[in-house]
Amino acid sequence: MLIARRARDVTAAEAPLLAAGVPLMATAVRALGTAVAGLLRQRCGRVVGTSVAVLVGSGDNGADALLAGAELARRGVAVIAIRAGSRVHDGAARAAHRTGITLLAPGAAALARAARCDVVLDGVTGIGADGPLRGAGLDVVVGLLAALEAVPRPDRPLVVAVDVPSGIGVDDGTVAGPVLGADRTITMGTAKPGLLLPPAALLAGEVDVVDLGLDLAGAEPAVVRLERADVARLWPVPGPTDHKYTRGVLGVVAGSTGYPGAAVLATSAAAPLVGMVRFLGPDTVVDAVLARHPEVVHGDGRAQAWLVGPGIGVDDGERLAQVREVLERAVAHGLPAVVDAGALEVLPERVGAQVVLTPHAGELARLLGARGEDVAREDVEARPLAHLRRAVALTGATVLLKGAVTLVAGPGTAVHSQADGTAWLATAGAGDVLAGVVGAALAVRSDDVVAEPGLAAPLAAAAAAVHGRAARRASGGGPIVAGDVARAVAATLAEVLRD
Ligand SMILES: NC(=O)C1=CN([C@@H]2O[C@H](COP(=O)(O)OP(=O)(O)OC[C@H]3O[C@@H](n4cnc5c(N)ncnc54)[C@H](OP(=O)(O)O)[C@@H]3O)[C@@H](O)[C@H]2O)[C@@H](O)CC1
Ligand SMILES: Nc1ncnc2c1ncn2[C@@H]1O[C@H](COP(=O)(O)OP(=O)(O)O)[C@@H](O)[C@H]1O
Ligand SMILES: [K+]
Repeated sequence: MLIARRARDVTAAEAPLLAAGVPLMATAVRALGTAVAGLLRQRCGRVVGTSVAVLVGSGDNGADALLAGAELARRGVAVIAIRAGSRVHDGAARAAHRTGITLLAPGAAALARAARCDVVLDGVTGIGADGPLRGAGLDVVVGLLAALEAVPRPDRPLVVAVDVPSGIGVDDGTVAGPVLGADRTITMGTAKPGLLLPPAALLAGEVDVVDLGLDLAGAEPAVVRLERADVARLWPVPGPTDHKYTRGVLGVVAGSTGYPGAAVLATSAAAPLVGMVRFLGPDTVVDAVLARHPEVVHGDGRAQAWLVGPGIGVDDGERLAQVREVLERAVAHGLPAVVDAGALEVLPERVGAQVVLTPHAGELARLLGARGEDVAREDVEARPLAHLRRAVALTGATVLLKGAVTLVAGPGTAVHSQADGTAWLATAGAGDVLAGVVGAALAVRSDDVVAEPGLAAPLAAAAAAVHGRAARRASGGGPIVAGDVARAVAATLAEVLRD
């Protein structure tokens, strides 16, 4: 599991080691040098004779970057260093000088040179920053972003962020000013919340954590991300005494004459993962579902979890009446349920954490609006975690907020952040597939969720992980339709569960 801790917790964990004389910065610098050398080898086929530009801020983040630059210079890399703060760490400046690196003033000429290097190392600010970039750091980042515009995309340098992309909200993932987006972030000691929370997470690229030996056991995880083994631990495997009812039945109310496909997609994704899917819908939708999945059972009855809403519009009164009835029944029995799309309109005033809402940013804004909050989609996109938390507080539900990075939290649970998919997943119907997978995850662990409703959040995050991985598998780097993702779900789960 990737665990992000807040800046103050990292600083507190560093303190005793620094007091004991443990050379944390040397470890950070070695890891940075190795990572950049690896990237240079990947990009250029060699390290000697390549070029790196280092952006050097006032604090230890700038020192990390400059010392890594000095190490790379000793390995035959042509390194330029550009001042991006009011001062430069003494020891790092001396080490750089000894390797022949001179610190350049942040003028247009230096930034144009940086924009033509093989790698740019962003050491403007790290966890000691307060607020968005200002002063020399801001000028350098704005100037470099402009200089990069003049370079054809394939020739632009790879950007490596030291600890965090400078200027992001380290603890809250906000982006309140210019930030140089990174291809990779080499982060020290532990991940930071801003590396996992959108929108900042979208500027961090791949995240590598450098082990500094920090004791973080007492630091509350701010955000967590499930990895393959975590998903495998959460997902049950049927045993020899299981039958379809013990594995779990998912009841689905989805699709309408306008959107029959959503029902097909949601049931396609769920059917292989559960003991049985039972389906409620108008005849034409039932026909479409059964044509693709004869194993789906038509009609009402007992289920271990319910999925309501995919393909049902916010003004489809007739379908919403059925959704309301099923949802009220599920809530009254304390059963897990997934509430998606139009069904969010008929969510009871208060529900428990076993009910998982799956809005995208627009739907979350609408949900909050219906509860008296004046929120636009853009507000949710700018501060997704704050709005997700608000929705949890107002409804009592577990909320899964869909996006390039998907966030999940319930009342009192850890915040989960999953980014397992690909941008090719931004395609109509992908959300219906996700709803099917979340419903299945709740159905197969229904008893556990009823006993411990807080489990709905990690299960929904695990479902998002399976969905994202299925998209990647189906895509292989190219275009996909949502049906491809649904068809890849079963094989993806098999791969996740394989040791
Ligand atoms: N401690 C350790 O052993 C280890 C620490 N490590 C590393 O240290 C980093 C933390 O270092 P840090 O504490 O020196 O803070 P840091 O992020 O470099 O910036 C602070 C300076 O930046 C400035 N500044 C502030 N806000 C700004 C803004 N908005 N916009 C622009 N500038 C701004 C301000 O200076 P001034 O304004 O005076 O110019 C301030 O002094 C950490 O991220 C990791 O990389 C690793 O090597 C592991 C071992
Ligand atoms: N850029 C992206 N990168 C990765 N995943 C994405 C991206 N955009 C959307 N997704 C995922 O695709 C799905 C889209 O769901 P949704 O917005 O409900 O679409 P639809 O209503 O068409 O099914 C969600 O699971 C979301 O996380
Ligand atoms: K940085």
